[in-house]
Amino acid sequence: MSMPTIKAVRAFTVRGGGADYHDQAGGHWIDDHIGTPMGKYPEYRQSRQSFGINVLGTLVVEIEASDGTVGFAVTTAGEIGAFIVEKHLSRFLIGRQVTEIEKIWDQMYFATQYYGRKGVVLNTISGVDLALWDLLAKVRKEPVHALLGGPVRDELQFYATGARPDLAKQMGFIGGKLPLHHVPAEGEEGLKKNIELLAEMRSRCGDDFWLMYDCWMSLDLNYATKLAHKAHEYGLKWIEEALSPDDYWGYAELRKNVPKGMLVTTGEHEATRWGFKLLLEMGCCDIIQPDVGWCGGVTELIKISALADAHSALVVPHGSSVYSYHFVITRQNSPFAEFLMMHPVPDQVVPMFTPLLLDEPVPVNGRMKASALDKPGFGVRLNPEIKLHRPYING
Ligand SMILES: C[C@H](O)[C@H](O)CC(=O)C(=O)O
Ligand SMILES: [Mg+2]
Repeated sequence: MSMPTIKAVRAFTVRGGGADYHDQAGGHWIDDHIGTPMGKYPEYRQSRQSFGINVLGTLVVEIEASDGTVGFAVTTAGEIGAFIVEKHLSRFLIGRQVTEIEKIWDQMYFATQYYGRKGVVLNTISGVDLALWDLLAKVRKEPVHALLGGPVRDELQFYATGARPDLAKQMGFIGGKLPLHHVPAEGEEGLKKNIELLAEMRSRCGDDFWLMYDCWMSLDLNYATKLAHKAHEYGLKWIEEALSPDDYWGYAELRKNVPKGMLVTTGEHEATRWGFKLLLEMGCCDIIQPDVGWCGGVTELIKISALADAHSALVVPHGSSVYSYHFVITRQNSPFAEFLMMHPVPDQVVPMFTPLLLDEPVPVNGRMKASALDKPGFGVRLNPEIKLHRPYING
């Protein structure tokens, strides 16, 4: 069967929400004194935007095939990503068959290895890879999950990440992940406040609701160990991304230090099979949380997930909306998914990449039927009302 070839590759940037979900207007819960590695500097404590959490913005990658089919994907990489796609990666795409995903991934990774390996380059490669899967699935008139082996369950179950687990419980989610607000530099007083908030949410949510703390790389081993033991009293299910993503040794220690039954999770800022191999082989965590828009795309997530399965670790991808839903529904070792609450309060469910995408499915009563993912490709469209900017042109 002859397959269409790739005729054009276009990279756009967008500001204000979308895949760069930290790029929100003021007053949003996601930028309200959340603990970060920059929290040691008081002037960067109140707002993550103050140190530049939203400088990248969203990258949109569009790939057009010779039969006119267009695949696209969005990720966090902005103008730097657009440069990499247009000036470097497009050469590995133009003229290729739409089925050549594995070879294209290999060439993109090894051609950028001298300046890439992780971070924004891998975000960019992920964006191209996801656009290729969207394109191939559309050419085949199938959802991406069908290309990945098909659903292993009838529906997805979600926990919610946001400032109000109590409201998430009312909305039908199975758990709520709170952002940790105070860092070690805020001393005993900060630690007390961190525990008080958890205690308050536990009393509002009751004993059976999962509560987790997302520490966004802000702690040291000693503080994380102390927090875990104090939080155990309030039934903390897991402690997430407590340490720097480079501190594999610290994670391995933390996993030994936490109270029995508490899970250690990490990996949203990790990339590729080689990064996750370190986390898994060093026994750093119980659950890995690759972001499919950052870790290398679906092509790499397949490998990461197989590696995790062999280490008896669960894979619960970070955020990433439809790009993760199509994967999670096909994997036994991904029993539930994350839903990032993008409403500013957040007292209602809004699509995670709003306002950039149309037809983006959302959980209803904390669940999503597999049939909500049955449209060709990833099943989403770009909102034509959102202005795209193309800063570079390949060739
Ligand atoms: C809430 C966290 O600080 C971050 O914004 C999102 C995240 O790490 C997660 O969803 O996990
Ligand atoms: Mg996280």
